[in-house]
Amino acid sequence: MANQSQSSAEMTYHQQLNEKTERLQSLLSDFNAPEVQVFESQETHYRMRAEFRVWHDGDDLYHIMFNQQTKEKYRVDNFPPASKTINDAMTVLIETLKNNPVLRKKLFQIDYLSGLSEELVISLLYHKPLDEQWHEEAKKLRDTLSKHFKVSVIGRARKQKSVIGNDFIIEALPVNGTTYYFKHIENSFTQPNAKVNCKMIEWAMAVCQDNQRDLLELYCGAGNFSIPMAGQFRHVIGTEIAKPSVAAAQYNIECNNLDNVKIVRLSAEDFTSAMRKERTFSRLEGIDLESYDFGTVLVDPPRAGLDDESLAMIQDYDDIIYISCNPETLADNLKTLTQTHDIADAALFDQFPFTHHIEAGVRLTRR
Ligand SMILES: C[S@@+](CC[C@H](N)C(=O)[O-])C[C@H]1O[C@@H](n2cnc3c(N)ncnc32)[C@H](O)[C@@H]1O
Repeated sequence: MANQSQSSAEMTYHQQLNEKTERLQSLLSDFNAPEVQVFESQETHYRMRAEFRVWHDGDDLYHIMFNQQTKEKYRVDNFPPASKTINDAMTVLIETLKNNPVLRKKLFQIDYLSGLSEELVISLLYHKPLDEQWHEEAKKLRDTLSKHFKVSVIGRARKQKSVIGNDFIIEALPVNGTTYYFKHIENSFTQPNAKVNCKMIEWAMAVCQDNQRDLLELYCGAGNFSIPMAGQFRHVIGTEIAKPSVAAAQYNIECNNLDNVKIVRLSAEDFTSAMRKERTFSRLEGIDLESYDFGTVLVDPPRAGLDDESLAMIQDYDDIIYISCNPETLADNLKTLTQTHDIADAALFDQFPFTHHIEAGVRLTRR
């Protein structure tokens, strides 16, 4: 019986993955793309983050989620998509909170951030100000949880953020046999599916040959690609708009002992106008863009894809690696990029199993 239900779950996963692959292949077929390479996810424990609402039911207290179709709430005692660390913490946390009137009062949401490193940040969200008594109890909670996990606790309320420990985890990602360390900050963007993320970085490394030229990365976050890829290039410049991600990227550069990577806090649009010498930026002081010999550009934009100027700018480079979480905007951008470049490689990374969301990668080479 157990086997039967396991194999039908597997079929469902693979059926959906096949459907996604066909959808992506068909979108890319307009651009003469080669066969899409597919990188599967695990079927459980693949998500490094999870957020739950909290339900107060008399003396009882539990995590809840909402059915997306019916909008009805349902109780969640364990959550197989989330990492084992999160699942283990859910049980211990709820038992502790249930019996603590100070910590449970007006608690409405619990967010978990974990990593393959098994570090954990738990954020407790409240509809009340957090006072001294709350702090005392939250410290004791962290002490209790610390017997099981390397954990920090964050309290959030209107205009308040109280950190007991750190507001980040240090993630350890194995990529091509080397472990890279990343600061992942609570409430900042990080790839949700760590193991598929490693496959995605390995794919990007495999499709760009080692070379003595330089890499430009737009939308680089905390250096998820730049840092492991630095060994393949002479110099790397990454740009990113979010301040906490840029600060994390600086930490990650040091932590991984790299001396050929620079991350600059600029929007893709502003960096594009700096490259075109239309504007100068104090944040680029000390960086002589003319001294770089960018042969490859990697972009990983948000769902909206690339703006027209950045799109035109990246066409100046021989190799373009485009990572996308929205195949529709990818296809739209490819209408422009394929006027000058051909698609040499295409891939689907199943970051979001059991959903219709597709994460895609395309490498283009100049004709
Ligand atoms: C899909 S995430 C990718 C981040 C990174 N490549 C990674 O793998 O973790 C997109 C990133 O683009 C950043 N971003 C959004 N709009 C931007 C803009 N106009 N210019 C530069 N970065 C931007 C976001 O803060 C986010 O970190």
